[in-house]
Amino acid sequence: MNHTDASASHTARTRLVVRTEPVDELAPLIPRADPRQPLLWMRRGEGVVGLGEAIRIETSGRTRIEDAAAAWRSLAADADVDDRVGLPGTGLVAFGAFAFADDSAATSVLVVPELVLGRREGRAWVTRIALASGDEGAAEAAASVALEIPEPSPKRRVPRVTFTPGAVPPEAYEAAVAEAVRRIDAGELQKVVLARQLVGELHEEDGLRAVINRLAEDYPDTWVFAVDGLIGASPETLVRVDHGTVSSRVLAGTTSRGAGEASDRERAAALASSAKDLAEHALAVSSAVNRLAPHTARLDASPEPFTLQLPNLWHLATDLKGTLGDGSSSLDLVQAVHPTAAVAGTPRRVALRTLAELEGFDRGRYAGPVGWIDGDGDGEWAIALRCAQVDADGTVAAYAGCGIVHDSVPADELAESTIKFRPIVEAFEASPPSPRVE
Ligand SMILES: C=C(O[C@@H]1C=C(C(=O)O)C=C[C@H]1O)C(=O)O
Repeated sequence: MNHTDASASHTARTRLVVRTEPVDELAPLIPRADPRQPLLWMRRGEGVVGLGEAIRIETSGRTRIEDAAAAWRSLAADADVDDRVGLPGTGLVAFGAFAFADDSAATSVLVVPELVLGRREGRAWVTRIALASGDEGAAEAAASVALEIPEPSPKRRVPRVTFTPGAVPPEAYEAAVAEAVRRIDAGELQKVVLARQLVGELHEEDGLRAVINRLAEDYPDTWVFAVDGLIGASPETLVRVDHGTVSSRVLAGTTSRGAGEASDRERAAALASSAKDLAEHALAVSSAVNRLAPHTARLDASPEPFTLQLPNLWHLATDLKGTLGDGSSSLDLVQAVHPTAAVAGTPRRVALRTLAELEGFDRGRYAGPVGWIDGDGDGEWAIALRCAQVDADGTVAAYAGCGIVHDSVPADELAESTIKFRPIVEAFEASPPSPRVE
């Protein structure tokens, strides 16, 4: 594995050789992922899986995103790319996951795999990426990628993880929400997002693929991701850039699904007319719009928030769509928008201080940007929600949070966070009597 700090300059000799070719078919993608260190980005059966590691860029601290963006720009500028497919995700790509907070102990990473398997718009491809050393020729370097396209692996059971409250037990979470409401009522801030953590132990280190498969089966309309131990299924698109178009999906405002069809529809209608949720949502939309506006030539928001249905809940959603105005890469835009009011609060600085004081743990990469970037800077980034970080020692930490505004009720927010934990908690649970298999 090759490893670089963004601060350590790439020598002129760090040159990636990238070859993308079409192949007949790669479905299903997930069973071809690395079971121990899966690298994956998928939605509705399409996306990219990475195998091996050609190079990784690690950053930390306040400038973690801009340092990664700069390192990526120079690495991409020097790359020798032959892309015979030309779709989003072909050619040079890196998978990335960034810490939420400036002072997090978690590192932020961009990982360039040696082999990328992709599917999009009914087409499939393979990309081989090699780090050319010294004056080695491109052909020699490309030929040095020894990884073969893996066959889909046999089915496995989902490894069972039992979660328990981590640093913040439910009562402490409710107390933190009550304190946040007090500070909001005192005029210190308008909104703060407070999260909880659940922890567990994973004993089968090669079982993550089955967990990811379960997330993708149960939540097909979300971004299912696995990057450096961070796995999850996020419904929230932080930013996408594709040939000069920019898009984003802002979510804020949540209610559970109803038991029957009529009650489900009623819940969605109540959410769409709830003053509390609409106010919370408006703060998230205006923060995203204000942060993207300087980088876009045009930016339109869907006129009214719409209700987005997921298997476990309803969200209020607004889609933003526009055109890039200044040649920013997708990571430059991630830097501009992170952290949005959907996961931090308003005003941002006070909200960040408040959540750091009240939450009681380091968020790590939860609520941080997760996604991929290509050699032209295009890419797809989600907010890492409905997710867990699986560490090398088998520790699994899952996270879920809620936007707190002046009329938030602690018990309701606790219940909402429990619903938001469902995707990740259930993905680690075999469902008797016939355990889910990959
Ligand atoms: C913070 C989370 O979700 C965010 C908070 C929401 C809310 O408070 O209504 C809705 C969607 C997300 O933007 C989470 O899932 O952990």
